[in-house]
Amino acid sequence: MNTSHPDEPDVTGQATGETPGQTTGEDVTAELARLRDSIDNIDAAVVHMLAERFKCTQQVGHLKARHQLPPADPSREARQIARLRQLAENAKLDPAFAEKLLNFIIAEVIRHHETIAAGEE
Ligand SMILES: C=C(O[C@@H]1C=C(C(=O)O)C=C[C@H]1O)C(=O)O
Repeated sequence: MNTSHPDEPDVTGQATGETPGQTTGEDVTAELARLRDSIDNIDAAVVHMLAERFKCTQQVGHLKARHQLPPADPSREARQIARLRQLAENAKLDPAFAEKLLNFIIAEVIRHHETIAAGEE
Protein backbone atom coordinates (compact mmCIF):
# COMPACT_ATOMS: atom_id res chain seq x y z
CA MET A 1 0.00 0.00 0.00
CA ASN A 2 1.24 3.48 -0.81
CA THR A 3 1.12 5.29 2.54
CA SER A 4 2.79 8.52 1.31
CA HIS A 5 1.02 11.87 1.40
CA PRO A 6 -1.17 12.45 -1.69
CA ASP A 7 0.90 15.56 -2.60
CA GLU A 8 4.18 13.67 -2.51
CA PRO A 9 5.60 11.57 -5.35
CA ASP A 10 5.32 7.81 -4.97
CA VAL A 11 8.74 6.90 -3.59
CA THR A 12 7.98 3.24 -3.02
CA GLY A 13 7.30 2.40 -6.62
CA GLN A 14 4.84 -0.21 -5.36
CA ALA A 15 1.88 1.29 -7.14
CA THR A 16 3.67 1.85 -10.44
CA GLY A 17 6.28 -0.86 -10.45
CA GLU A 18 9.10 1.72 -10.55
CA THR A 19 12.24 1.52 -8.46
CA PRO A 20 12.15 3.58 -5.22
CA GLY A 21 12.71 7.30 -5.81
CA GLN A 22 11.40 7.14 -9.37
CA THR A 23 8.26 8.93 -10.49
CA THR A 24 6.47 8.92 -13.77
CA GLY A 25 7.05 11.84 -16.14
CA GLU A 26 3.51 12.97 -15.44
CA ASP A 27 4.09 12.93 -11.66
CA VAL A 28 7.23 15.05 -12.03
CA THR A 29 5.47 17.58 -14.27
CA ALA A 30 2.54 17.89 -11.87
CA GLU A 31 4.80 18.13 -8.81
CA LEU A 32 7.00 20.77 -10.48
CA ALA A 33 3.90 22.78 -11.46
CA ARG A 34 2.51 22.55 -7.90
CA LEU A 35 5.79 23.69 -6.35
CA ARG A 36 6.17 26.50 -8.89
CA ASP A 37 2.65 27.72 -8.10
CA SER A 38 3.70 28.01 -4.45
CA ILE A 39 6.93 29.77 -5.43
CA ASP A 40 4.95 32.27 -7.55
CA ASN A 41 2.62 32.98 -4.60
CA ILE A 42 5.55 33.48 -2.24
CA ASP A 43 7.31 35.79 -4.74
CA ALA A 44 4.12 37.85 -5.03
CA ALA A 45 3.93 38.11 -1.22
CA VAL A 46 7.58 39.22 -1.07
CA VAL A 47 6.94 41.95 -3.65
CA HIS A 48 3.85 43.20 -1.80
CA MET A 49 5.64 43.15 1.56
CA LEU A 50 8.60 45.03 0.09
CA ALA A 51 6.26 47.62 -1.45
CA GLU A 52 4.68 48.17 2.00
CA ARG A 53 8.11 48.42 3.61
CA PHE A 54 9.23 51.03 1.07
CA LYS A 55 6.03 53.03 1.70
CA CYS A 56 7.01 53.21 5.39
CA THR A 57 10.66 54.03 4.71
CA GLN A 58 9.66 56.80 2.28
CA GLN A 59 7.67 58.39 5.12
CA VAL A 60 10.71 58.03 7.40
CA GLY A 61 12.78 59.73 4.67
CA HIS A 62 10.46 62.74 4.54
CA LEU A 63 10.34 62.95 8.35
CA LYS A 64 14.15 62.90 8.52
CA ALA A 65 14.50 65.50 5.76
CA ARG A 66 12.03 67.84 7.51
CA HIS A 67 13.98 67.57 10.77
CA GLN A 68 17.48 67.56 9.28
CA LEU A 69 18.21 64.03 10.48
CA PRO A 70 20.84 61.96 8.61
CA PRO A 71 19.59 59.46 5.98
CA ALA A 72 21.40 56.51 7.59
CA ASP A 73 21.21 55.29 11.17
CA PRO A 74 23.98 52.68 11.66
CA SER A 75 23.03 51.82 15.27
CA ARG A 76 19.43 51.05 14.24
CA GLU A 77 20.80 48.95 11.35
CA ALA A 78 23.05 46.98 13.71
CA ARG A 79 20.05 46.15 15.92
CA GLN A 80 17.97 45.11 12.91
CA ILE A 81 20.74 42.87 11.57
CA ALA A 82 21.20 41.15 14.94
CA ARG A 83 17.44 40.61 15.20
CA LEU A 84 17.09 39.36 11.63
CA ARG A 85 20.02 36.96 11.99
CA GLN A 86 18.33 35.45 15.05
CA LEU A 87 14.98 35.20 13.23
CA ALA A 88 16.74 33.55 10.29
CA GLU A 89 18.46 31.03 12.53
CA ASN A 90 15.16 30.13 14.18
CA ALA A 91 13.58 29.71 10.75
CA LYS A 92 16.51 27.57 9.51
CA LEU A 93 17.48 30.22 6.96
CA ASP A 94 21.16 31.08 6.48
CA PRO A 95 21.75 34.15 8.75
CA ALA A 96 24.51 35.42 6.43
CA PHE A 97 22.02 35.42 3.56
CA ALA A 98 19.42 37.24 5.70
CA GLU A 99 22.02 39.86 6.61
CA LYS A 100 23.06 40.36 2.98
CA LEU A 101 19.43 40.74 1.92
CA LEU A 102 18.68 43.30 4.65
CA ASN A 103 21.83 45.28 3.82
CA PHE A 104 20.82 45.30 0.16
CA ILE A 105 17.37 46.66 1.02
CA ILE A 106 18.70 49.22 3.50
CA ALA A 107 21.24 50.53 0.97
CA GLU A 108 18.36 51.26 -1.41
CA VAL A 109 16.37 52.96 1.38
CA ILE A 110 19.33 55.19 2.26
CA ARG A 111 19.67 56.13 -1.41
CA HIS A 112 15.98 57.16 -1.38
CA HIS A 113 16.52 59.18 1.82
CA GLU A 114 19.48 61.00 0.27
CA THR A 115 17.34 61.84 -2.75
CA ILE A 116 14.54 63.12 -0.51
CA ALA A 117 17.02 65.18 1.60
CA ALA A 118 18.42 66.74 -1.58
CA GLY A 119 14.90 67.94 -2.31
CA GLU A 120 14.67 65.87 -5.46
CA GLU A 121 11.49 64.08 -4.42
C1 LIG B 1 14.28 53.58 7.72
C2 LIG B 1 15.31 54.18 8.34
O1 LIG B 1 16.41 54.68 7.64
C3 LIG B 1 17.51 53.85 7.25
C4 LIG B 1 17.00 52.59 6.68
C5 LIG B 1 16.74 51.53 7.50
C6 LIG B 1 15.89 50.39 7.03
O2 LIG B 1 15.63 50.31 5.82
O3 LIG B 1 15.45 49.59 7.87
C7 LIG B 1 17.26 51.51 8.81
C8 LIG B 1 18.03 52.51 9.28
C9 LIG B 1 18.43 53.67 8.45
O4 LIG B 1 19.78 53.54 8.04
C10 LIG B 1 15.33 54.40 9.80
O5 LIG B 1 16.17 55.17 10.28
O6 LIG B 1 14.47 53.83 10.49
